[in-house]
Amino acid sequence: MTVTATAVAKARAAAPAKIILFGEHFVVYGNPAILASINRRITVTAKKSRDGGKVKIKSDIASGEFDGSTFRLIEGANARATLEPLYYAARQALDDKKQQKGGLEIEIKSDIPYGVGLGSSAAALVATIAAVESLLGRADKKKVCESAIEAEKIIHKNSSGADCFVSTFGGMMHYSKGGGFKKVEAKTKLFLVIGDTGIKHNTGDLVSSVRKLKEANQMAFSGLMSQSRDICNQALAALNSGNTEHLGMLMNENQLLLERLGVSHEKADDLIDVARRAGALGAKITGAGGGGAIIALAASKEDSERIASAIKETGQGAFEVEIDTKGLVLG
Ligand SMILES: Nc1ncnc2c1ncn2[C@@H]1O[C@H](COP(=O)(O)OP(=O)(O)OP(=O)(O)O)[C@@H](O)[C@H]1O
Ligand SMILES: C[C@@](O)(CCO)CC(=O)[O-]
Repeated sequence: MTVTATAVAKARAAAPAKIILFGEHFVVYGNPAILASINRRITVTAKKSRDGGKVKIKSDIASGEFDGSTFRLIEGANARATLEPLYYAARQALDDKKQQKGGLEIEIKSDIPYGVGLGSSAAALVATIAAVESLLGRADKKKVCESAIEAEKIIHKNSSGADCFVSTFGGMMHYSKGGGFKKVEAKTKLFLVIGDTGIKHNTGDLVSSVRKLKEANQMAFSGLMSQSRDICNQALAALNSGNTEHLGMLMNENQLLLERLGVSHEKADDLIDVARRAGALGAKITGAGGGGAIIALAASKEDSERIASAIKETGQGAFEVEIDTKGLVLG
């Protein structure tokens, strides 16, 4: 490939997964949420290709090529639906950089289980947009985040933007749609374990089911909103004072609210139960629910190892996670 003085032949970006500690679903309607990026990432490499206008996307779950409105399958079930948001995001970045006729090759490598509430869609979008923007000039984090939120609306049109914010800016944060984000510093280290039910969800369907519930019973929903807000405020105080026992209790209370929304799942309930019996201070689903992943808080490293082992003994996946502080990383 010919490289001009200013053109970059290849650009890379990596964006992290996330956990929602408090407030998922309620955040869609303007409530606060507390969430954090974690040490699992999607890495995207973008290259210019000579095939003008074509965007080829190769990932570990699907591969295909978009040429305007046509799609050519390379491999993977449901590849078009899987890759469409990423294609849209890459096209948007090409348009923004006035390179409408440009061709791209995008390669995605992920260590984030997808469709289980760990924000794989946000991480894939943030990393794709950042890689393409870096390839064509300079990537600006604020702009990358805004474009990723727009693209995520293809996956579910009422996205709160929380996942894209935390994947871009990293760390633990208090987020609301109207108020943006504020970084949260936990006074003590949090020992966290993820348990994966292995049941993939559709975030859009779950968000719609909550909307229906809200429309059918506004009064009850506003009561749940107010309880969720209160839990978030108390959680912020518990994080600031390092009271992890209270934090765990609040996670259990948050889980009760999610059960009332109907977004938990029998298998998630079982894993939550296993985690609590193994000594978790608190446990709940994380993200959209409907199966997906659960998160458990432990008092120590020893406890988190025991909780992860107890979940694995049931035949399900489990891993300990660290909070990531970097967010989107370029290069
Ligand atoms: N490795 C990957 N390769 C390509 N696309 C991916 C990959 N991982 C995730 N995606 C994108 O993310 C979508 C899954 O998003 P979905 O919202 O269902 O799950 P999630 O982001 O893991 O969960 P949540 O939004 O609840 O945190 C896929 O359809 C695809 O568009
Ligand atoms: C369920 C939800 O609250 C979190 C999904 O990770 C949806 C959103 O915030 O857009």
